[in-house]
Amino acid sequence: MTPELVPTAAKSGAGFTKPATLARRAYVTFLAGNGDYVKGVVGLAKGLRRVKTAYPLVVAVLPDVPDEHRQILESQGCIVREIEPVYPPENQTQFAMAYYVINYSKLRIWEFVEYRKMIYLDGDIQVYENIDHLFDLPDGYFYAVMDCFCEKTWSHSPQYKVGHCQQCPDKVLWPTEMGQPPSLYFNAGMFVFEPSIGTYHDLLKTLQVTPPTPFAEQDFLNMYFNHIYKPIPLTYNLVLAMLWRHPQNVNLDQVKVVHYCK
Ligand SMILES: O=c1ccn([C@@H]2O[C@H](COP(=O)(O)OP(=O)(O)O)[C@@H](O)[C@H]2O)c(=O)[nH]1
Ligand SMILES: OC[C@H]1O[C@H](O[C@@H]2[C@@H](O)[C@H](O)[C@@H](O)[C@H](O)[C@@H]2O)[C@H](O)[C@@H](O)[C@H]1O
Repeated sequence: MTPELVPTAAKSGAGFTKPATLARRAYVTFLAGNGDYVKGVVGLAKGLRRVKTAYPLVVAVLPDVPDEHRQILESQGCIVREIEPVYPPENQTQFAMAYYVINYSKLRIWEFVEYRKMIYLDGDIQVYENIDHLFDLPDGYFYAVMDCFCEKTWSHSPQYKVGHCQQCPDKVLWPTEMGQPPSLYFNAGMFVFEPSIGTYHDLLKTLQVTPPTPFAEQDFLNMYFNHIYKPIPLTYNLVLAMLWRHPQNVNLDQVKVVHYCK
């Protein structure tokens, strides 16, 4: 089943996108620790500037990001916003990667209500073509690219065990004896969303009663936004593994965003 892809965004108003200053739009990324991820965020800032985006890049930093790194980001024109960590409820869950636990802190970006619409990008993402038009997508939905279940990081999942992947759903059909096939599932390294205090508080409240799962906040966001999730083409978040897992789905000439997942 090929999911309905979001039609090209119609320009707002009389066919013109509102001037950037009036549109309260921004890109946002997340940075934790004093390691090398800051280099990824600098690269992201440079890439957005190179493609002449009309909007700023906000960097949500945990308290452990050193001042020196914050100054580097500000020198790159980034808006640095300190956030407090968000932790899931105590649980014995084995995350697919132990450090995923800090990725729940991404949820703080729903509190950035000075912006009406934001595009979240992981720090290990590079933007090669302008994607500002994604801000014109219709409000009220959560837009992101579908993920792939074929990497070993998914070995805990029933999809991996039966060899079913949403990127090629007809290759290995979901076994009927396993009930309904899983909902479409997005990669949380890139998404278009609308900050909202109500949603922010409900996300945190819901998190405290939701047992953590291997893909941490990515699983949680998929569960929470399942009812308004709209897939967008993988040109907006090409997870590298797609090149060797599903090359038939990749048209490199059209790729605008590359996600250098480990
Ligand atoms: O120690 C860390 C781990 C993660 N991140 C941020 O969280 C994002 C998601 O983590 P990661 O890229 O490792 O996830 P992947 O997409 O590779 O699974 C990164 O891109 C960074 O923006 C960070 O700043 N410091
Ligand atoms: O905390 C969970 C993370 O889950 C996602 O990364 C995964 C996912 O892409 C898998 O499909 C890959 O197999 C895996 O390598 C990769 O790490 C997001 O990119 C990241 O931002 C973050 O949400």
